[in-house]
Amino acid sequence: MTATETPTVSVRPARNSTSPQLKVRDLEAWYGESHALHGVDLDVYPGETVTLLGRNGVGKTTTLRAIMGIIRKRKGIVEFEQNSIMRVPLHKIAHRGIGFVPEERGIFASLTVNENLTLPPVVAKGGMSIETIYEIFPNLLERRMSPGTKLSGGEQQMLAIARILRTGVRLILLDEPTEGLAPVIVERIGEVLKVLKSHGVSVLLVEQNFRFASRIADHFYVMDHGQVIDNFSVSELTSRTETLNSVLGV
Ligand SMILES: Nc1ncnc2c1ncn2[C@@H]1O[C@H](COP(=O)(O)OP(=O)(O)OP(=O)(O)O)[C@@H](O)[C@H]1O
Repeated sequence: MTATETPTVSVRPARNSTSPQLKVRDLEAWYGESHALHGVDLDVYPGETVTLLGRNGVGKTTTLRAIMGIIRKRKGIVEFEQNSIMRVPLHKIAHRGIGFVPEERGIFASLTVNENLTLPPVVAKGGMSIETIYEIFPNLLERRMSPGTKLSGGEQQMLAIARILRTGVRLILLDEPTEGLAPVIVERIGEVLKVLKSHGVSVLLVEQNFRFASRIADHFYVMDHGQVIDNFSVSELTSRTETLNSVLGV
């Protein structure tokens, strides 16, 4: 290395050096009598961005919903920071430090951006201030008095992520944040996820947009038929291209 070259510093969290922040083992879930998850195993390490990949209907959203306890008919192991959350009621999950941004985003149409932002209670220490959030999302600052109905899809997605950051969560489960968004907005969501990473927030992401996911994720899990069938780090991505092509059709 010459004097002008700077060494590359990896910000990727080391998987072996710490305990997983989220540990999921043999997670099964049902919609009524319909068995949707057949034993999902995955880990999210502190500060990681982890992406769940898979074709439509393989159980990615169901995995997030089962981790949160939105789906009550479930069994297996779900531990967050070494404590089981299987018996924690849904309304208490945020207090443990986990936030969920569903695909439908859940923005209150009649409330302004600022009201939407301040509505969820702060439930854990370390939440971002409104000022910091507006620094990260300057577009939301500009639109702070606009009602939810007037926001574009991209603005709604950013608001949905932003309001969770205020609550102090340390892990965000994010369901298809780029769906239906223009490429320039997708790019912006990617930047936001990098900012979250720099703040130490871990993300478990469900994403159909493989190119987007490949730029931001540290680790990948591939699902099929309600199970994880493969997992690999971003450094192994190139060598997995063939498998991914056949499983995902990317
Ligand atoms: N509310 C529901 N009631 C009954 N079955 C459901 C429900 N939601 C999903 N399913 C079924 O559970 C299975 C897994 O669906 P899930 O939405 O988790 O898949 P996914 O991988 O997230 O795909 P997609 O990208 O299409 O959402 C599918 O067979 C789906 O039809």
